[in-house]
Amino acid sequence: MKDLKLCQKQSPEHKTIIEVGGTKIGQDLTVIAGPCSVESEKQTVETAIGVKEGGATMLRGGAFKPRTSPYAFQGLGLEGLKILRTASRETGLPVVTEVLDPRDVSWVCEYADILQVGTRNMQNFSLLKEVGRANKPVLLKRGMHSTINEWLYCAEYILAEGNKDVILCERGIRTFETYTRNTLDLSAVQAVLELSHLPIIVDPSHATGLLSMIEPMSLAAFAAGADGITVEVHCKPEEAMCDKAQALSIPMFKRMMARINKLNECMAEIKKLPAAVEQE
Ligand SMILES: O=C[C@H](O)[C@H](O)COP(=O)(O)O
Ligand SMILES: C=C(OP(=O)(O)O)C(=O)O
Repeated sequence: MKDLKLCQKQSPEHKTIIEVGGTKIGQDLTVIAGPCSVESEKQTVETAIGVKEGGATMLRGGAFKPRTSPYAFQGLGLEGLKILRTASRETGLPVVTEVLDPRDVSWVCEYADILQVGTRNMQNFSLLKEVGRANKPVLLKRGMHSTINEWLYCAEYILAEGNKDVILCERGIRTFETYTRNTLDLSAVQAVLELSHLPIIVDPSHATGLLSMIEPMSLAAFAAGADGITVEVHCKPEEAMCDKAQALSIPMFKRMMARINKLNECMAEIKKLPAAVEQE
C-alpha cells in the first residue's frame, strides 16, 4: 500500500485524535447512538435524551436515508436536520448524520457535527472529494463489498483534499452467511490499528441486523480495540420506520452501556500489558 501516503501509520504511537463536542475520538470512549432515521421531533428528542442518560457521547440519526426500495421511507431531509439540531440543543450531544449527495455537503455541514458517508457511497469519489473539502470530520463506513485496502484508499481521497479528520467505521460485509444481515469483520479493527493512524469504530447494528447480537458484538468491538461504536436506538423500536429489527430500546441501551463501561475499565488495564505479538 505504498501510495497510502496520508492514512498510513508512521510509527506505533501515531494516532489521530479528533475532538468533537468534548469527546476525543481515538482516545476517549466514543458511543454514537440514536435512531436509524429522524422520524419526528418527539421521537428524536426522546431518543436523544435516553441515549444521553445512558452515556452516549454523540447522537446519530439519518435525515437522508439510502434505501434499497425507492418506495421505502427516504428521510425527512432538511426538516430532519433541523430536528437533529433541536435534539442536540436539548442534550448537548453532537450530531452525526449521513450525506448522500455531493451537492448537499456544504449546507448539511450547517447542521452536522460529523458527516457520515455510508456503506453504499464508500466509493462515490465525487462525494469523497466534496467531504474532503468540508470543515467537518467525516465518518467513513466500509463498503459492504469492499476490502480493507479499498476502504483505506477512500479515506485517502478525503485526506488528500485537506480534511484530516476521518473516522473509519466497520459495519459488516456481505458474505455467503445469511443468519446475520452482514458479517461483522472484527479483524478489520486490528488491521486498521496496524495500518492506519485514523480512529476506528464499529457499527454492530448494521453488521448483524439482530437485536440479540448488538450487545455481544459491541463488547467484542471494544475488546478488539475499537475506539468506539455507533448503534441504533429508538424510543419505540416497534414503531421504527427503518431498521426496526436492529433498534435497541432505551432500557436495552442503558443496560448495554453499563457492561461497556465495566469492560472498558478492564481494557484500560489490559492496554498497559505488553502486546501479545511482541517478542519475548
Ligand atoms: O440505516 C439504514 C439504511 O438506510 C438501511 O439499512 C437500508 O436498508 P433497507 O432500505 O434495505 O431497509
Ligand atoms: C445507512 C446506515 O448505515 P450503512 O451505510 O452502514 O448501511 C446508517 O448508519 O444509517
